[in-house]
Amino acid sequence: MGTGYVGLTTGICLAYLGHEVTCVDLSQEKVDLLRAGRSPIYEPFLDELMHEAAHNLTFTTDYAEGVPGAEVVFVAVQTPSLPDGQPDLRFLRMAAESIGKTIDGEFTVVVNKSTVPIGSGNWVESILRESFEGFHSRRAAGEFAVASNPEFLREGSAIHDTLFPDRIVIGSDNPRSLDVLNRLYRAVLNQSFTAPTFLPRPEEVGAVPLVSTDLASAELIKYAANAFLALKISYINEIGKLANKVGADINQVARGTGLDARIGSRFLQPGVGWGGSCFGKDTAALIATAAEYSYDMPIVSAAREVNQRQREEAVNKLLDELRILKGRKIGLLGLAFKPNTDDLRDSPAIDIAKLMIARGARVKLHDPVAAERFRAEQPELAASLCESVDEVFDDSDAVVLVTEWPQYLELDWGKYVGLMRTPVVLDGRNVLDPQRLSRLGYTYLTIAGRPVGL
Ligand SMILES: NC(=O)c1ccc[n+]([C@@H]2O[C@H](COP(=O)([O-])OP(=O)(O)OC[C@H]3O[C@@H](n4cnc5c(N)ncnc54)[C@H](O)[C@@H]3O)[C@@H](O)[C@H]2O)c1
Ligand SMILES: O=c1ccn([C@@H]2O[C@H](COP(=O)(O)OP(=O)(O)O[C@H]3O[C@H](CO)[C@@H](O)[C@H](O)[C@H]3O)[C@@H](O)[C@H]2O)c(=O)[nH]1
Repeated sequence: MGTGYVGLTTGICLAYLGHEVTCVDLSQEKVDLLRAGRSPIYEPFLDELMHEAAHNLTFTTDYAEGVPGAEVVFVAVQTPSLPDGQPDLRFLRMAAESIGKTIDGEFTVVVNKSTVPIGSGNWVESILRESFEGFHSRRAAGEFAVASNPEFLREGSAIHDTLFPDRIVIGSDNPRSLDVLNRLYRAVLNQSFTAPTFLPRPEEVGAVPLVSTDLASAELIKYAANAFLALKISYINEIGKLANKVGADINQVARGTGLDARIGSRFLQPGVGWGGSCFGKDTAALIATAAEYSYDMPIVSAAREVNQRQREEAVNKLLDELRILKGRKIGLLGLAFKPNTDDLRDSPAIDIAKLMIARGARVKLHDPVAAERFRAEQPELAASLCESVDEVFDDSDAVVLVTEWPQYLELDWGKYVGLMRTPVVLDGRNVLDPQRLSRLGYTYLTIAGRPVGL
């Protein structure tokens, strides 16, 4: 239920592994696209895998086509933040009600794949029961059980992460549902499937650990993991600020720190900070859940504050360099919250563009993939979109690299320096070569830590 980043990826991967899958979404537009063999989202390899698994896939808006007879029903609907930080569970409630009405006969495991607050499994179970009993006019007697199977995929590498996960977590208080899900995931757990030709199995992937637990623990694992990743990034960004002050090179500091196996080198890339549909929403939800128990989480709160400061820092860096932003033309390279996705949810680029505009600057925006979606989702900024990278640089006072798309890293930077009014580049992801850009005549600025010697 739900054919977004998670539901569609899960459905397509399970179909590829040989299961018969019906993907249900309320959006007729999405279902029409999918029936025509086109993915509504940009995600590497999704189209290819969808075509390979087409014989096992059906797309519909009708729960009655997807639920009756299904052994497993996954719920992968969105759970966006409400203003108080709690996740909006409207979509989950709606899905549970529809499932309750359409479940019939055989034992069905209803699995929460959406990221949902602790206790949601029990809540969903009660909605299913009410809905089933109201619709069928009889008591539910073992027709279904609820499980939690949190998702850890990253956008941009969603298929890879689903077929070759670090672990699978299954939470359930019902042994039968654990058995069903164990069978469903057997090929992934044993890595006994033939990997797609376009996405070979990485050498280091062995058997995948299964964490089998109770419902509440599985739900908390998802939030604990996301909050930890978010705070790891905020931590390196905080260290980056200090590196800036003391004249240290944050890239070397991150490398030298991360090579300690207890720390790990991933998620220590400094820059404008994290965005996307998960870290902001899930850290807010964790804090909101804790508050329900009169408990505060200062570490998680601080990670959020530091992250917001990074976005403001992008503007402050340019203000320091250009002195005045009013009337300046500032180009932004990248709108998606990270490369290899068209997802714009909580993208740092949008905040940074708005902060620049609030200071009187004119922004020029570009993204190789997310521009169309941006036009639809941010109509008030659509006029600032540029067709080409040339336009972003042309007559600009500064250009900010916000999303490290490979296309931007491979630009012929020498070609653009002469196009700019003042050749200032702010490397928002610490991924450009400062020496090379300086040699080409740019004034090179970084968000976190000024490379030593510049
Ligand atoms: N995006 C990620 O990288 C990611 C990774 C792990 C977990 N999650 C979690 O997974 C959940 C889904 O995230 P997403 O990014 O895939 O969301 P999304 O917004 O991309 O997709 C949700 C889909 O559900 C559909 N939908 C809404 N209500 C429905 C209903 N009642 N019945 C059927 N379809 C319905 C929507 O039309 C939409 O297509 C969220 O809880 C999110 O936190 C997301
Ligand atoms: O060292 C790093 C790593 C990431 N980021 C930023 O952090 C954000 C999130 O990146 P990433 O985690 O790769 O993407 P998501 O698709 O948001 O995936 C996260 O959120 C998902 C939704 O819950 C989880 O399933 C994943 O495990 C978790 O990594 C992006 O803006 C990145 O630019 C950094 O700034 N520095």
